[in-house]
Amino acid sequence: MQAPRLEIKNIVKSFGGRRVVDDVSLHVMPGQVTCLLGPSGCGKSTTLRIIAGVEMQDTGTIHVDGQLVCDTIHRVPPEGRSIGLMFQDFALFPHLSVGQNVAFGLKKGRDVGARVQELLNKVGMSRYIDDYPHQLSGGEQQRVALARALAPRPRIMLMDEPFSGLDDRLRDDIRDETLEVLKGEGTAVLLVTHEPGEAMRMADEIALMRDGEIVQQGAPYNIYNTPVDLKSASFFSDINVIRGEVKGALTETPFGQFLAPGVPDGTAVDIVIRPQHLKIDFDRGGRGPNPTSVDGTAARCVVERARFIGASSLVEFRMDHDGSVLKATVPSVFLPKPGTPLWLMIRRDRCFVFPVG
Ligand SMILES: Nc1ncnc2c1ncn2[C@@H]1O[C@H](COP(=O)(O)OP(=O)(O)OP(=O)(O)O)[C@@H](O)[C@H]1O
Repeated sequence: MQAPRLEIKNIVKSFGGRRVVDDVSLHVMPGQVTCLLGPSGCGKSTTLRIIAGVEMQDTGTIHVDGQLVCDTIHRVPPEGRSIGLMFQDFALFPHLSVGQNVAFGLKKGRDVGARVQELLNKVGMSRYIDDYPHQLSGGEQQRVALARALAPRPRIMLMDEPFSGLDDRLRDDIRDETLEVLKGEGTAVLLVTHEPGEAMRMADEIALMRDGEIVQQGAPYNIYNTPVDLKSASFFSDINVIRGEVKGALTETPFGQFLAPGVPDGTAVDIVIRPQHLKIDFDRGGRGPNPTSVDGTAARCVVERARFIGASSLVEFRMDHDGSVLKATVPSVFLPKPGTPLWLMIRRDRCFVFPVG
């Protein structure tokens, strides 16, 4: 079996007695993009700096293509690790032209010109080869920075929020282009971001980080659809939470019964559902739809507020049974008036049940 391009095992790093990176392990295969995703301050950048070799871990190992690069005794210096870096503020050299910037990390030789041309072609910047960074837009500078980072053919590319300086539309384009170039080069990419949307767009695999630990790791689809806990679910979208208590492995709620296998009697649980997965039905003279095994029992509510937000509308409902407010996103053609009575159902295949605490 092929060795991972990058493998870190049990990395620990403390600052002032606080574990900022707490037993982090992950691997990235060649041509794969892994996103280290988590809120600000959770330890993502420190992990990246340790891999790059500019910070030293307290314990743990780093291997590249099966070879030990760093443990607590051996330490290959940053420049010997075949790692490319791209950071948001990793500026181009202002006094060098585009071509000279891309050539900067290459050993002098006959093929330098060809490699610079090849990369500038790939990022669509070859006609700017003699321009200087100040003559380029932010997006163009980012493309050149990518070409420069890739020029020495690094085996691994570490990227720390590389697109956050760009405006929204441009960012989407540059992300997609960058991904194509990186895949084409077969580089293993570890990308740090605090934006779930960016991670889901870019990653083959997401490592979700919180308080220094990786709490869940997997393909974007799996992380989004099978979160390990309430915090992981809420990191990706707004959520609705319905509190219940377990009795006989079931939780009784106004939306019907929910399975809570293996959860002891008396345990409080949160039933979690994303706003796009609530099912809405019309009021039929004070009655709602009949219960089904997939949708459970409908609970009555009235529309509190409905807002048009483009491709969808965001509707807030006040529940009759306890006055709580639940949120649903619906196709934007559906914009009910405040005060309209409706019925809500919770799809069993779309909700998560987590013990509280
Ligand atoms: N050299 C240092 N000395 C002391 N504390 C540090 C040092 N570097 C990082 N920290 C602390 O470690 C924690 C994690 O920082 P880190 O930059 O790794 O987080 P992050 O997840 O990348 O956050 P952000 O996205 O905001 O950069 C923070 O609380 C930070 O203040």
